[in-house]
Amino acid sequence: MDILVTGGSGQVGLALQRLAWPDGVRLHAPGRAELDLADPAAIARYVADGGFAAVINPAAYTAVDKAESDVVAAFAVNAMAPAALAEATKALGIPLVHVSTDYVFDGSKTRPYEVDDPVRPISVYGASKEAGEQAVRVVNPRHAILRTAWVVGTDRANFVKTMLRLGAERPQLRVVADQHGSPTAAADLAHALAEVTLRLIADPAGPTGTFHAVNAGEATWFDLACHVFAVAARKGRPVPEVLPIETRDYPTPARRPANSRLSTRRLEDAFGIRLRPWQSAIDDVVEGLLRD
Ligand SMILES: NC(=O)C1=CN([C@@H]2O[C@H](COP(=O)(O)OP(=O)(O)OC[C@H]3O[C@@H](n4cnc5c(N)ncnc54)[C@H](OP(=O)(O)O)[C@@H]3O)[C@@H](O)[C@H]2O)C=CC1
Ligand SMILES: Cc1cn([C@H]2C[C@H](O)[C@@H](COP(=O)(O)OP(=O)(O)O[C@H]3O[C@@H](C)C(=O)[C@@H](O)[C@H]3O)O2)c(=O)[nH]c1=O
Ligand SMILES: [Mg+2]
Repeated sequence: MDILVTGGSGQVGLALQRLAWPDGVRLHAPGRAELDLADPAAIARYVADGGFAAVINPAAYTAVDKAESDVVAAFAVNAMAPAALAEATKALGIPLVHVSTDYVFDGSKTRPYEVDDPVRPISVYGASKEAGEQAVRVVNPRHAILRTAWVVGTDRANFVKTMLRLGAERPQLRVVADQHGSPTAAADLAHALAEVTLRLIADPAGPTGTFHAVNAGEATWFDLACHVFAVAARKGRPVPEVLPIETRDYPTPARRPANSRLSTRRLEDAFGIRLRPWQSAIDDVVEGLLRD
């Protein structure tokens, strides 16, 4: 059984390829040179000719600040590519498992967001991801959209790697303490994506729709940074002083939601999947990074 994974060089794409899949499952993870996701006709051909049982789409334009001034490119990968994948998978009657983001929400809610809460993106990245969700939802009924958040792992650029790098260079870091979210390890998300994909393939009458998939618990970026350095300190690494600051004291091109905590209730109810607390997941990520 062949499964197409887009974005195979990304955090989540790599984590998917490291999983132990059941015997008989073959992942295909074409790189940008083989499949350019900014080219919808290429996507249509690749899926039509591939003989896939399902498609998993973790590829995205993820540079949140850069997207503010690179709107067309962000929408090409985050909105048009999912639209093309939805059309191509629908034509074959196969499931599309798509990955989206907490940044579709505006952050004004004071409790964790449920799947059906209204979306209102406040950044270009968030808007482009929302458009991608809509295309998937309306085109291929055999879909699962997993919204995740604050994804970190041992690959690529991410907040944890940035903290460890800056922490080794500077005596003091200033980190925002008024944005609340759901830190998530790429490896844990990959497990959830794999389970959902196999279920959709095996059970055409099974659950479909939109779900939140994040590690349990909640944190601010400041909390996350403190946790990272607590692990680093246990491993005997030098750690900086970490100061909590407000968003207004860390200006960025893109606005970010003040609250984007995601409730995972629906994923648990539909698939029986619950990701472990983020602290344990981050311990594994930091220990992995400090081993390298
Ligand atoms: N990172 C995060 O904090 C969060 C991510 N998400 C979502 O999770 C998913 C996975 O994110 P993550 O793994 O971190 O992303 P990464 O930035 O690590 O990886 C993105 C992947 O998409 C590929 N890609 C981008 N543009 C193209 C293109 N034009 N053609 C082909 N491939 C392309 C990249 O390829 P290349 O190596 O060539 O650049 C890379 O493999 C995304 O849908 C993202 O929106 C949701 C919430 C949080
Ligand atoms: C480096 C740094 C960042 N920050 C702040 C800026 C920002 O508010 C927050 C996180 O910064 P980052 O740029 O790492 O994270 P950001 O790019 O906002 O991460 C987002 O990526 C996309 C793809 C998603 O879908 C989201 O779920 C989310 O993970 O930390 C500090 O306060 N101090 C610092 O030294
Ligand atoms: Mg970023």
